[in-house]
Amino acid sequence: MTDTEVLPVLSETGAATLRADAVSAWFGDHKVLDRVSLTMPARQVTALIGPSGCGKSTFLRVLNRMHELIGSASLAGQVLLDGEDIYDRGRRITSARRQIGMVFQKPNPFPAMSLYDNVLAGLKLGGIKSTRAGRDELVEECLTRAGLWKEVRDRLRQPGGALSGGQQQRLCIARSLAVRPRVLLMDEPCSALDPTSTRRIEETIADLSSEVTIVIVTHNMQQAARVSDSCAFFLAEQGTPGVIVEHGPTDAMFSDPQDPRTTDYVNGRFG
Ligand SMILES: Nc1ncnc2c1ncn2[C@@H]1O[C@H](COP(=O)(O)OP(=O)(O)OP(=O)(O)O)[C@@H](O)[C@H]1O
Repeated sequence: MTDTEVLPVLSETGAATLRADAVSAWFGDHKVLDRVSLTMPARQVTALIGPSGCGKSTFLRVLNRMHELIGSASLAGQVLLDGEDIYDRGRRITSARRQIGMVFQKPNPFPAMSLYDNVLAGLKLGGIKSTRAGRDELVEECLTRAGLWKEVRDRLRQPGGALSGGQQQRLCIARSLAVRPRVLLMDEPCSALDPTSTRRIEETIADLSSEVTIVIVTHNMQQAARVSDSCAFFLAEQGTPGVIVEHGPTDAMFSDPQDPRTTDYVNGRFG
């Protein structure tokens, strides 16, 4: 980067409530979600749980307009960010993706790019000029919030690919934070990591949750219980599209589920 660069204009910041209202999704004529409604409150962690293939990742992609990148994909329903429809015709797709960030299952930093530039990689959306000092500050802030600063502060010019898997995932979280998202979507962010790195990411999630709304897909019930405030249990039975069977506070979902299918799933009896 040169000395004066462009940082994005940030008109709206701060954690926002995300609400899905009667969301259905298709790939071609295969319907994979049927009228799914869910409120994901600001400054809370919502976990999406359920067996493989029930539509959790598809639902996550609908929440930040990534679903429409797939050629055969279509959808119905609304997604509201603090009450505003992210699919409204007047809204830019880049605005939704900036405000609603995504961290993927497999850490995907730019391997040859420095750690410093990796953090700033999402900032090319245009906006206000920044100085070198402003960028330094942002890099430090985002790496600190992602729980990685102390480990990498002396080697910011090393390539992203030189980090361990868990560090790479925290670098990806730092990169997501740099554009100041209001919601962070995480699709099984620990499934490629060892238990120690997993714990570290879980601590990061706990630290971030006071500032940004988090929605996490996880297959790990202990993890859902540890990190989330509320849970939604998805299920697609016998070739039917995925629905939410039950949702509510995580404690209640695990200790006193209302639906016998939830009881079976959270106790590991299927899926
Ligand atoms: N790009 C795609 N094209 C066609 N069908 C797809 C595509 N992605 C997902 N599907 C189908 O949509 C359904 C839901 O898949 P999805 O990945 O959302 O489920 P999931 O609950 O996240 O599964 P997992 O836990 O295994 O990741 C499945 O039947 C899947 O085969």
